[in-house]
Amino acid sequence: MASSNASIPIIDISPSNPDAPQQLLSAASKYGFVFVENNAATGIPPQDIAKMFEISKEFFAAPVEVKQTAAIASNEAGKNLGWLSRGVEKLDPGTQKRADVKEAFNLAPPSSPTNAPTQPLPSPLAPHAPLLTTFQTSCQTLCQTLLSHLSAALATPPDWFTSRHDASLGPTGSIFRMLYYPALSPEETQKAENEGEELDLRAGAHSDFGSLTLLFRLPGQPGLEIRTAEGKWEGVGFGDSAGEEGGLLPILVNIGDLLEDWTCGLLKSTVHRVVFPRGSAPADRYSLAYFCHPLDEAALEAVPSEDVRAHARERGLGGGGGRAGMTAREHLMERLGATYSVGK
Ligand SMILES: O=C(O)CCC(=O)C(=O)O
Ligand SMILES: [Fe+2]
Repeated sequence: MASSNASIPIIDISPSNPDAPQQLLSAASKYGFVFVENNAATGIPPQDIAKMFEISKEFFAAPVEVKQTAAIASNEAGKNLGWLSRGVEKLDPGTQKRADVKEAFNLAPPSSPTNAPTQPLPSPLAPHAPLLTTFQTSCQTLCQTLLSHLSAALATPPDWFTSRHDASLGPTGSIFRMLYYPALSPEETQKAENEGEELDLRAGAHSDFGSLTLLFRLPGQPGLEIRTAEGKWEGVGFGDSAGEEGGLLPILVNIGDLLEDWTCGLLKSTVHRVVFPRGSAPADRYSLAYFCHPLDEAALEAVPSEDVRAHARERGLGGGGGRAGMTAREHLMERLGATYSVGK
């Protein structure tokens, strides 16, 4: 098993690696982040990932008026779906003075693996509806595979996690996001400096709200950092060296707050952020994120696992998880409310 610069392990989830569940659990408990080797077992063809990045670039390059037709604040798109212009989101509302320097497009899960997206798409995305559906469906399937592995490693009933993430049973908070972090122009940088602002953050420090996140990045577009157990910021590695070209990066998977809660902190929802790379020429950055959430009505309760119980005992917890008594949807609404400056 190899590892990245920040020591995040890379795991092969293909059937030829029977240790995958244990390796996944160990990385999720230690780092909260793990790379998954991008082979056929992920079910996400490399050409689909490449095409998704092309589509994303094309969309974000479109004129504002076009993107505005699907803006998050517009009534047609609904509150958390559609285009988010720069300046709307602050992932670290407690400490960030300036909003994240990014744009995003939020896409709701399709109602079935063969159906078109359930929200209106702006003109650059509309022709790609079939791929958008396929891509989201394969992301959800990969998340279910990873959740089965975690169940196996934690010795819970085998479908404990997957049944709570089965989108055919009801609405979930899952969301797919295309992210664009524009390079700042020299004028913008100068203006910020004149005003005494620190220009280091593209996305504020945060942990993810859901169960699991799949993150697709492009080589040579560094900036994603995790806060280590020692409180240091470290690059995730793989694709972090500017100038690195070609090749397919492993898929980065991270644990979100709900899995941390469900496991009484055994799995870690690690704080991370995106910074402007230091010492390199200004450049745009793109990423694709699939945030896997449970069914809205799933209760936040402790996972029935001896490992989780032992961990809770060690930490003097009652075994209910920090948000016991809440549903997944109540938790999500609380977090979204703190993050967005729209719709309030
Ligand atoms: O763009 C990235 O690399 C990370 C984005 C992220 O952490 C998020 O949107 O939650
Ligand atoms: Fe994140």
